Amino acid sequence: MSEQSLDPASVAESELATARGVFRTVAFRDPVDRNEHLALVAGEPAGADDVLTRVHSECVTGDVFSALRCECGDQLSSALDTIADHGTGVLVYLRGHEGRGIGLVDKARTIALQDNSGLDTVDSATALGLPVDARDYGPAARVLRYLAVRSVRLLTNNPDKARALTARGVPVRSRVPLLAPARPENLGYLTAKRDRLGHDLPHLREPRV
Ligand SMILES: Nc1nc2c(ncn2[C@@H]2O[C@H](COP(=O)(O)OP(=O)(O)OP(=O)(O)O)[C@@H](O)[C@H]2O)c(=O)[nH]1
Ligand SMILES: [Zn+2]
Repeated sequence: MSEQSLDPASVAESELATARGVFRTVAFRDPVDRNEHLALVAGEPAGADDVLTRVHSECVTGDVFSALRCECGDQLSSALDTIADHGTGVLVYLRGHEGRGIGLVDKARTIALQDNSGLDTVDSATALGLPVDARDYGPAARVLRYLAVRSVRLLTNNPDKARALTARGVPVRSRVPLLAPARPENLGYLTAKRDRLGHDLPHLREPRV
């Protein structure tokens, strides 16, 4: 459980007009990891169950620069479309999650190793003595509690993420697939996530290894 609450002095709310409409934004400094994170809120999820929610791990290369080797940018955009279309929901953008928690520099090291040696996303981290997934979902749980969200429908293909959020005290009532198109550039990454990390990616045509 993550009983700690956000400190109201470390939270600032405003409105953000976007191409998808106006979201309420909640910027907050997390009391535990000390990173500054951002939640985008559509509609009024306070007191609601089954709130459509995306907990998105920062990927500067994919989210900002449209890298094709992972599907983060596509997922971010499709999650925002889905939430905006639905009218109520939350997207929590977690900084400090870059590279599944190892940071940008070490992520770049793992990618260089993947490109040079053929190791996949799991073995490249292990070969460098890095954790495969060091993410903590406490900040997401704290902001969802701050928003008085009672339970969520989580947009993710990663069953471990749903379990980790539940372990942090946010009931995940269901998992909603967030399938990005498979492309030649991201096929290796998607396949490794399916075969090594247990992601549910039924749209991949290639057989399991
Ligand atoms: N260490 C490492 N991190 C990567 C690599 N490619 C992408 N990432 C990071 O992976 C994180 C996203 O995690 P993923 O495993 O792709 O997906 P997920 O968030 O667990 O699952 P979804 O909710 O379905 O998106 C982002 O923070 C990316 O920066 C890589 O090759 N190595
Ligand atoms: Zn990415």
